[in-house]
Amino acid sequence: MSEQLADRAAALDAADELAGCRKLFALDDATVYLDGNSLGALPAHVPDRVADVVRREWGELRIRSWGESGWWTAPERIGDRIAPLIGAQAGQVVVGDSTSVNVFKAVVAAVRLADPTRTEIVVDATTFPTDGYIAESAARMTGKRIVPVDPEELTGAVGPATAAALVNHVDYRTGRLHDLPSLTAAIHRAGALAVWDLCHSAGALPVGLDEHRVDLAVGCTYKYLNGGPGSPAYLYVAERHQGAFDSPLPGWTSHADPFAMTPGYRPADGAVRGRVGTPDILSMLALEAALDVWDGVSPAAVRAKSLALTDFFLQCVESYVPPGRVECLTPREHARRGSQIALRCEDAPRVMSALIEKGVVGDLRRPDVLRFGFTPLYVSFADAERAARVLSATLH
Ligand SMILES: Cc1ncc(COP(=O)(O)O)c(C=O)c1O
Ligand SMILES: Nc1c(O)cccc1C(=O)C[C@H](N)C(=O)O
Repeated sequence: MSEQLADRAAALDAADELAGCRKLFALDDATVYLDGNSLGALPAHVPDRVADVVRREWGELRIRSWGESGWWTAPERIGDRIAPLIGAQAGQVVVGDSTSVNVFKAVVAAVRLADPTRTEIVVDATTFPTDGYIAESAARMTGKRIVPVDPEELTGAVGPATAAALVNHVDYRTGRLHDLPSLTAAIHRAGALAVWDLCHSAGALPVGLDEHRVDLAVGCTYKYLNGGPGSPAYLYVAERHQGAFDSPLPGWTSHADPFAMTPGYRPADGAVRGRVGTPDILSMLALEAALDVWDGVSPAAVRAKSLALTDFFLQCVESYVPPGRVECLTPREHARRGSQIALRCEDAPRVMSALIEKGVVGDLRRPDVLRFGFTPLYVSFADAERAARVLSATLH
């Protein structure tokens, strides 16, 4: 059986139109890296670019680099590089701050854009914790009430009291994909604003923010966008909302004339309005370089490979692993699956440590979930087969 699946993996790799992307990353064949949904791998050309930023732009040009090296405009320039990956026209995405900070900006701004008589903020009950914590604080500050709702029940839960809904596009734990077009439409029918967290979908599948008329969105860049540890996040504000977007963090770099340094705040137009303070240039320019790996790659091709990889991994797990030893938490239907496979397993902490020891790097979400992230730009079908084979050996 394992020979047949290994042959099948070789055939799938030979036919893979994205196979050539792997060499763009600093990866070694000894390791199967299935943790790109936590920290994406390093694109091989990034260290030289970062060295140039440090030595020449900072070391030699110093303060001149804000203008001459394009530092000042980096947040919107890099936002425009991310925009096509999330289905947004240029001018609506700004890069900076952490995802958590952008969740705060987006939720408070959504409440301020909504009908003020509405009293509730609906929050994905299965959310990655930071979104829930921040939304709770945003609700207290704006005098609203949090209503936690499973995204699968959201359509019936939003109504005339809903000001805004904050939903994760893909569940960080189970890999369940939530139906962004239909949920956004339901939120709009209720007269509320839709705020999406794209951390686990951007770079793994098409998002279609403009097409589906999403109001606001946030996402990190260190997972499928490979920006590096702690690389800055992004904020999308649909063009139709930009004029009324009222940031709860109106720092000086979002001012219409920041160097006037006047006491009165006057917001800039466009995506700039989502900025707060001085951009974190070293991380930001590492991210900008990392985005080069997307040149000529379409999100549709990435999605097709992601589904093929996760299908194949599940097929290998089913063939190799003794029945009943793991339970797949990730939906089988393609329409409900992101780019990871989550397996529940009784002795998950021991199993994940043993897997990492044997060169198969996934991660553990306590108490009992083994997570395997499939980054289509650098994970191969041979990797998927090997991961399942090593998992099986670890479980026996
Ligand atoms: C859905 C989601 N939102 C937010 C975050 C993290 O936010 P931050 O970038 O502020 O650490 C993560 C992962 O860390 C996440 O998975
Ligand atoms: N952002 C992380 C970090 O700084 C350290 C360790 C892990 C992370 C993560 O991204 C966790 C991730 N959001 C998750 O889905 O679990």
